[in-house]
Amino acid sequence: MDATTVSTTDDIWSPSWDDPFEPTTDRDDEFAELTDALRAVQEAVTRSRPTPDAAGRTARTLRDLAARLAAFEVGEDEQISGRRWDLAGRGQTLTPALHLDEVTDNRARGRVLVGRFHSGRYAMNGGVTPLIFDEILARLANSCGRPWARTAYLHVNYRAPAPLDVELRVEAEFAGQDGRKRFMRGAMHHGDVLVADVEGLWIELKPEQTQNVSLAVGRGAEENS
Ligand SMILES: CCCCCCCCCCCCCCCC(=O)SCCNC(=O)CCNC(=O)[C@H](O)C(C)(C)COP(=O)(O)OP(=O)(O)OC[C@H]1O[C@@H](n2cnc3c(N)ncnc32)[C@H](O)[C@@H]1OP(=O)(O)O
Repeated sequence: MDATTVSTTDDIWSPSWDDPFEPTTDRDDEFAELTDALRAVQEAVTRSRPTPDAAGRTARTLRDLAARLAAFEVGEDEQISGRRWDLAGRGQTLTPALHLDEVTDNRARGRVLVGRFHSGRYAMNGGVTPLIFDEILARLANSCGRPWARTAYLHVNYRAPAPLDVELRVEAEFAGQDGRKRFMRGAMHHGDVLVADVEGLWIELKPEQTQNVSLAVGRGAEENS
């Protein structure tokens, strides 16, 4: 397939910023497959010890794939990656794929499994824990038509090493609001073991803070005025 055979990506997947929070589903379309394949490559590269020849051939193949996708490049507001709210992982591969099982106005519950790509050493990398918390807390903070808000801080407590290749439970809670400040809480468990917990602050954006953020147009700025 080349660039001329596809009209626009929006015709196919219609990503929008309407509501960044809905339970994820096990969708199985081509973009979901593409993201899953990329995750598989990240994991395989991390786990491997290829010969120089195999590494070189693989690198050429990956560069060739990047060049082919460059034919479909669009601006950030048009891209699909990161905006597929229906998919675990939103169609991006920076943050581990978070499956959201239950979502209410002020609570969310999900599951995540982390492989060696996100490993520190035989346990989840300490920088990945905030990524997962930011993912679930930010989506809850910005759901249900609430005006857009950005993370001001995330205070993470690491209570126990987070094991790899097993399912971890993640919970988020909307703890309260004070003016533009939204207070969020979260926790991560492996079985009965508390792996980490977090307190986060989100600040509702003022209209002038949304000027270069086209996703906020029509929601935060208007409701906030
Ligand atoms: C565009 C929207 C994106 C939405 C996304 C979609 C959702 C789907 C998510 C998918 C998952 C990935 C989501 C990634 C989401 C990010 O990662 S956002 C990126 C990371 N965050 C940032 O880049 C924010 C950078 N910081 C800023 O832009 C500004 O500092 C802020 C946060 C907007 C606040 O600035 P400000 O509006 O000038 O705040 P200001 O008026 O000084 O303070 C307001 C109040 O907050 C308090 N405050 C402010 N900062 C702090 C702080 N750090 N500590 C304590 N108190 C503070 C002030 O003391 C003040 O309190 P009061 O006096 O009212 O009691």
